[in-house]
Order: sequence, then structure tokens, then C-alpha cells
Amino acid sequence: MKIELLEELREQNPVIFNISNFVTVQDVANGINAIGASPIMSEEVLEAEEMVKMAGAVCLNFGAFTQPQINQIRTVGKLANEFHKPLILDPVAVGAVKFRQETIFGLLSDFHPDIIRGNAGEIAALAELEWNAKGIDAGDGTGDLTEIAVACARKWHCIVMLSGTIDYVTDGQTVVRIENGTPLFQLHVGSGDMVSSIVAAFAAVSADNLFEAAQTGGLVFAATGELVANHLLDEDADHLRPGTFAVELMDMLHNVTVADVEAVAEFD
Ligand SMILES: Nc1ncnc2c1ncn2[C@@H]1O[C@H](COP(=O)(O)OP(=O)(O)OP(=O)(O)O)[C@@H](O)[C@H]1O
Ligand SMILES: Cc1ncsc1CCO
Ligand SMILES: [Mg+2]
Repeated sequence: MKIELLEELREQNPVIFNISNFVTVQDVANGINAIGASPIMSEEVLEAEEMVKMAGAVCLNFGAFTQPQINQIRTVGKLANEFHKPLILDPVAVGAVKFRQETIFGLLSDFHPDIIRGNAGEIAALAELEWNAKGIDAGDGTGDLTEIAVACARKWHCIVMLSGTIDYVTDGQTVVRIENGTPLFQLHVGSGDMVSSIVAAFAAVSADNLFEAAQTGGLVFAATGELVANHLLDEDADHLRPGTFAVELMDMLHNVTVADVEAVAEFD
């Protein structure tokens, strides 16, 4: 794990091109900005090539796409591959909605993601393993999460980050488990979208080692949330404050240091 990538990211300030969703677009843009990269969003296929060329990495989020947008998403994915820009995929609710499943499986034959980041329900669906996904949430199942993450990575020949209480990051061979985080993340819709785009920001400054980028991005985000939660629970242990958490998460993404992350990091 190379936590110093955080300093590299802030020094380079890479442009991260996102196809985002209308629910969480502002959190995603501000999260990327706060940590030290530079977000740009677009829904227009005619500017796709310019966007991809200027970007250090591309993040495709499937939170709320429409039929006309599929062509743009396909074009962006293919361009990212063509120009060798790290491509991160967030397959929101792919396990819960048939239309998404059909669309995303179709798109995966047109371009190749370098990193897929999703919750258990989403990663199990892409691995074609049994799981009861629930809307945008992970849902429940009895499968082994390590095996599900590894199966997905092997099926799509990419790095997978299966997020949740523990994040499982794998290249299909090695599995790194990140134990940081806080249940408060689940009270803020868009935590998943944010971590996917922040992993993209780390990928932009670690293009030669995307496995490391996914691990570090996952750890920095989870540890930052944990630091905020510790501070909020110190103030008032009896009340969870998701609104305050979201605001302070943004502040902490901007101010967190390598040493802060190292002090709480728990992974193996
Ligand atoms: N119970 C938990 N304890 C600790 N950390 C958690 C917990 N649940 C989620 N996280 C963290 O929250 C972040 C988002 O992961 P999550 O699995 O909730 O994504 P998601 O389901 O796609 O979210 P969203 O609904 O926002 O799209 C990750 O950094 C993950 O480590
Ligand atoms: C709530 C919701 N619906 C579609 S996308 C989204 C945000 C989580 O990705
Ligand atoms: Mg999600």
C-alpha cells in the first residue's frame, strides 16, 4: 500500500472525467476537488474525445443513465481504452435491475474497465453469482465476499473493489482487505459514487500500478470517513449525524494527511 500517493495526487492535480448521476453529481465533483484532483463532467458525445484526452482517468457511473446516454457511455469507454486512460466502472444497482444488467453486460463487450468498484450486490451480479441485491444497496446473501470479488476480477480481467464494512480489493490473485470505515457512510447516499471517483483520481497518478491505486484510494476514503466519525461520536455518542458527517467528510478529504491515514490504517 502506497499511502504517499495522496501527496502525488495533490501535486499533480489530475483531471478526472466522470459520467456521473444526477443524484450525487455534486458530492462526486466536490469529493474529487477536495482531495486534490480536478473533476469534469459531461453528457455530450460530441466532446467525448476532448474530455478523454485531457483526463488522467475516466470514471463511468451507472447510477441513472437513459437510453440515449448509452451511446455516449460506450464512446467514452472505448476512447478511454484507445488513449490508455485508466477506466473505472461503478455499476450502480446492476444486481437489482434487469435493464441495467443487460445494458452493462452489453457495454462490457465494447470496452474494458481497469477497475470495477461496487458493493456486494453489484459485484456478485457482475460475477454472475447468487446474491439478493436491494436497489442501490448491497442487499444480502450468504456467499463469501472474497470469493465473489476474486470471481468478478477473473471474469472481467480487471481489478475489483468490493466495498462494504470491509473493502476487498483484488487483481484476481491477491486480495487486500481494508477494515477502515464507518457505518455513517451508509447514511450518506453517494459514498459509493465518491469512493469510485476518488479511486479514479488515484489511478490517474498510479497508471502503472492500478492495483495499488485501488487499494490506496479505498483506504484513504475509508480512513477519512472513520476519522470524521470518531470525532463526531466523541462529541455525541448517542446520535448519528449523517448531515454533519457529509459536510465534515468533505472538509477532511481536503485536510487529511498521509500521517493521519497511516495512524488509523487497518488492512491485510
Ligand atoms: N458498515 C460499514 N462500515 C464501515 N465502512 C463502510 C460501511 N459501509 C460502507 N462503508 C464504506 O463506505 C464507502 C462506500 O461503500 P458502499 O459499499 O456503501 O458503496 P455503495 O453501496 O455503492 O454506496 P452508494 O449507495 O453511496 O452508492 C466505502 O468506503 C466503504 O468502505
Ligand atoms: C439513489 C440513487 N438512485 C440512482 S443513483 C443513486 C445514487 C447512488 O448511486
Ligand atoms: Mg453505489
